[in-house]
Amino acid sequence: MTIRTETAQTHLPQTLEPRNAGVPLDLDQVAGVAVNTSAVERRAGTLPGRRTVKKEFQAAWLCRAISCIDLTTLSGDDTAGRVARLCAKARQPVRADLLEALEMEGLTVGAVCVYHDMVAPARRALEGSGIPVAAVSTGFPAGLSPFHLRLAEIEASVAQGADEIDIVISRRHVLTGDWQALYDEMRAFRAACGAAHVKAILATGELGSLRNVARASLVCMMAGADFIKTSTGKESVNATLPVTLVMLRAIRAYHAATGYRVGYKPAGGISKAKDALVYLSMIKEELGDRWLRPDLFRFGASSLLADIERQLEHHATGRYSAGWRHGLG
Ligand SMILES: O=C[C@H](O)COP(=O)(O)O
Repeated sequence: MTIRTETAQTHLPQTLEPRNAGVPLDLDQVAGVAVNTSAVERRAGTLPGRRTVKKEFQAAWLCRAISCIDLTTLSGDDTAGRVARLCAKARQPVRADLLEALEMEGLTVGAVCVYHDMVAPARRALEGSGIPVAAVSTGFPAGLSPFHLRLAEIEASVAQGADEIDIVISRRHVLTGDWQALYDEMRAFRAACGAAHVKAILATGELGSLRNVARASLVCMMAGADFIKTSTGKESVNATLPVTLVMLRAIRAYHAATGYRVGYKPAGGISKAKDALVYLSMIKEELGDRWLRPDLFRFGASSLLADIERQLEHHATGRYSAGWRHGLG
């Protein structure tokens, strides 16, 4: 089966955009951020029913989604063995015969995402693959450990070979409107990361309002975050479409103002191929094709890959489920 689309090329270079150097904090600009919540929710509500992804291109889009997954395990019972198996899956995310049928050889995920203690086993298991290791550091998921320990954890993860660090912000800085404190914290994390790229996890489900999400996004980008990420996956509300719209528009505005492209990572609870396609459509519509690559877009997900693999099997064998015909075809 041949995938007829220019988006079929999915084995993309894993190098990230040049780092976001950040800009001075402008408190007036932060205070001026406004979000029309009902308009955002209305627009988000229309997204799942849109037809941006045509049926004949779905397999290529699903492979693109795979290339953008931060394949994640963040469990208390993680072991080196589990991480090694995850890394084997990262190297070859889809069965070889299926990839051959879809003409998608060479496909890998975007990165593997683990706790600090699992960085070294992940590094070993991914040797020679070019797949980056991302570490959740800074007292993930609450980010409430002593500040010097959070910085030390970043430095330790980088020393163990992490290419990317997913930091968690202090939600209290947002909830109390202390933008200077959030900026200073993010700048310190940025500096501790050294050459590693840094993703700022906002934990949007705990920020109280979409306006706070927009302001926190802006402040973290000003302080030099390379990516902004919705959630740890451990909050009671994780990635949502309204939050995504707000964060994508903040990225667009920051790019227009500074020329820096900041990446986006929705994370937590994204486990269906259909949902992944909605996110990709949104990125395409709000930011354009340049953001549809792993250097500027990632899914933080532990179980999405399994569903995408199932759907690719349907494509390869020509069997489509009713769910796929309905609404997406
Ligand atoms: O950053 C990634 C998330 O923790 C993964 O969440 P998930 O297990 O709901 O896919």
